[in-house]
Amino acid sequence: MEALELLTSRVSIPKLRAPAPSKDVMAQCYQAAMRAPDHGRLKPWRFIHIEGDGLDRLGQLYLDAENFDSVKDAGIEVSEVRQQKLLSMPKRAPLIVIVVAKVEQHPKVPREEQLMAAACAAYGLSVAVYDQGFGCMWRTGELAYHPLVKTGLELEENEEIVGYLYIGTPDCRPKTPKPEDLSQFVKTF
Ligand SMILES: Cc1cc2nc3c(=O)[nH]c(=O)nc-3n(C[C@H](O)[C@H](O)[C@H](O)COP(=O)(O)O)c2cc1C
Repeated sequence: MEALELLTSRVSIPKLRAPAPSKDVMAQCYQAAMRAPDHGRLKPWRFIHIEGDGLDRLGQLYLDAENFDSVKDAGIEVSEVRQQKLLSMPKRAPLIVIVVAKVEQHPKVPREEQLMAAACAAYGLSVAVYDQGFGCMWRTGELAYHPLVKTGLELEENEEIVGYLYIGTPDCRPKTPKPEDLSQFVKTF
């Protein structure tokens, strides 16, 4: 696909199924993500690639995190229905890539810029996946910021989850984005 067409037609795909992109395709997509703009060449990001059993373990982490909060706040574990929902949440796609920002102290590159660079890497990965004929949906939610989830994923103190990229084969018809009214977004100074 031409680059401009790719960028203007990209949409999130909320319903995804197997197969996930192959290892080779993902290697190319990760390479594309690594070309994110990056002040200071810090490459302040990394990727956690999760398929198969890893998705089950991620669901268990979600459940442990919510149970911890529920017991602390209300003295009871979450309902059976909620348990099943949490366990199955990562199964919404055959592959999840967690994009992690690694923020370091730097005299010229503040935390915000490092987070922005990591978000650019996440976007780059999502666009590359789309280019290869697969779908992607960037999600966060409370479970992206929960300390137990971060510990369970072995994140360091200086690391943060920028997004869960759900990736797979589209299982719904993609939206067709309409051109935007640029006068609302672009002003000449
Ligand atoms: C940082 C970030 C976090 C997001 N978190 C969620 C989320 O938790 N749940 C969700 O439904 N969409 C989330 N989104 C939005 C979707 O990824 C998507 O962009 C949105 O549904 C609009 O669809 P589109 O990308 O096709 O325009 C998030 C987007 C970003 C950039």
